[in-house]
Amino acid sequence: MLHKHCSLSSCKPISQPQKPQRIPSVVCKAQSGKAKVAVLGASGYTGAEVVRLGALHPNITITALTGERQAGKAFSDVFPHLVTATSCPKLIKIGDVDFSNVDAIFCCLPHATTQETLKQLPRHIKIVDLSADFRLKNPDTYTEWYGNAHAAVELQKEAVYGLTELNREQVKSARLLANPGCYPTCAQLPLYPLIKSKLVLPDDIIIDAKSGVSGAGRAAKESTLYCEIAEGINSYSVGKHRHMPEIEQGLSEAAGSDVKVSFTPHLMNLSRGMQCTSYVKMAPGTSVDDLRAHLKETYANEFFVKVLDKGIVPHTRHVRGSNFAMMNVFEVRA
Ligand SMILES: NC(=O)C1=CN([C@@H]2O[C@H](COP(=O)(O)OP(=O)(O)OC[C@H]3O[C@@H](n4cnc5c(N)ncnc54)[C@H](OP(=O)(O)O)[C@@H]3O)[C@@H](O)[C@H]2O)C=CC1
Ligand SMILES: CC(=O)N[C@@H](CCC(=O)OP(=O)(O)O)C(=O)O
Repeated sequence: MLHKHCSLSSCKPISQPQKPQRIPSVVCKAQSGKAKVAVLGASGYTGAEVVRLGALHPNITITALTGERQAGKAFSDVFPHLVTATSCPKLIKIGDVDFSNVDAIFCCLPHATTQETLKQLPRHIKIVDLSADFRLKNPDTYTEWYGNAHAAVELQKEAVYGLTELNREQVKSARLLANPGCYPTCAQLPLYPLIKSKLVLPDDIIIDAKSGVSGAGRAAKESTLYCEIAEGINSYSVGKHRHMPEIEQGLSEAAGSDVKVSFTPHLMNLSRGMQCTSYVKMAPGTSVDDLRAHLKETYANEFFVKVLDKGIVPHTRHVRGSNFAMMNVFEVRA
């Protein structure tokens, strides 16, 4: 059978730091009055973004910020562009945080560091984890892709995948939220509803995604030095990027059957932003207008997701510095 092909173009901002960091209701309503929030890893890119949003949030008081190398410094000395966050406490080590005075934490630590840290926390604390440690539901899949046995399997079982627009009810009641990866967010926002509604076929999906450099975090690495990145673009982790099983986990849930994708990430000469073009086969009898209409209906009440009008191409500069994700659908082969 000959299927029509279409491409789904989506973009979202990522760090310096960035990722759609809404403050979930699970945290905002943790207590009557303001929730007392600690940000672990506040001296990194995602941590800084959480502080930027949290410091202005009416339902949050930031009671602790942690850093490792930067511990002891004022937050505004580490991120001078956030100098207005004057009420923020200075950065301390995780071991010095008084967790009895904390209702919720945003955990912005490197992968694996997170598991050891979170399993020691008191149970009254609600957690939004930005690392990849609790996203994969199957511990064997985690080990296969991350190379180590999971150190907090019990916590992994209770974690809820925090792609809010697709999982809002579970997010509301979660104690531990696993925030999705950057590429899985960009890929799943358009693909999940279309696969679930059977408007596109769940096979032969190609996801071609491009990321800004801040997605790699603030710590120095040879691969993100200026001379390695400037004036060029490169694919990386081809056929073996750890976000592949995360995307497949979500899309398989949408399809109700095992979905495999071809996914290639690229590193761009951008500090922040992400662009993702996914190629899918449309179900017989559907048109790109049907797909766009379905996405518009799905996200009609979602403030941070914009489904663009026919013909308009999303661009990273349209979402830069914001929480928005934009998308559109185009027919690429009849
Ligand atoms: N960058 C992005 O766009 C996204 C990143 N993520 C994930 O979020 C997490 C944080 O990423 P990102 O902000 O980019 O990372 P960064 O490297 O920018 O920041 C890491 C933070 O963790 C602290 N830290 C590092 N090692 C330790 C340790 N052994 N013990 C305690 N604290 C430590 C660092 O402190 P210090 O600098 O003071 O040493 C810093 O505050 C990662 O798991 C990442 O994969 C998720 C979505 C998007
Ligand atoms: C450019 C770059 O290096 N990107 C990171 C993904 C960053 C991200 O948001 O995902 P995690 O939360 O899973 O780290 C990578 O490819 O590993």
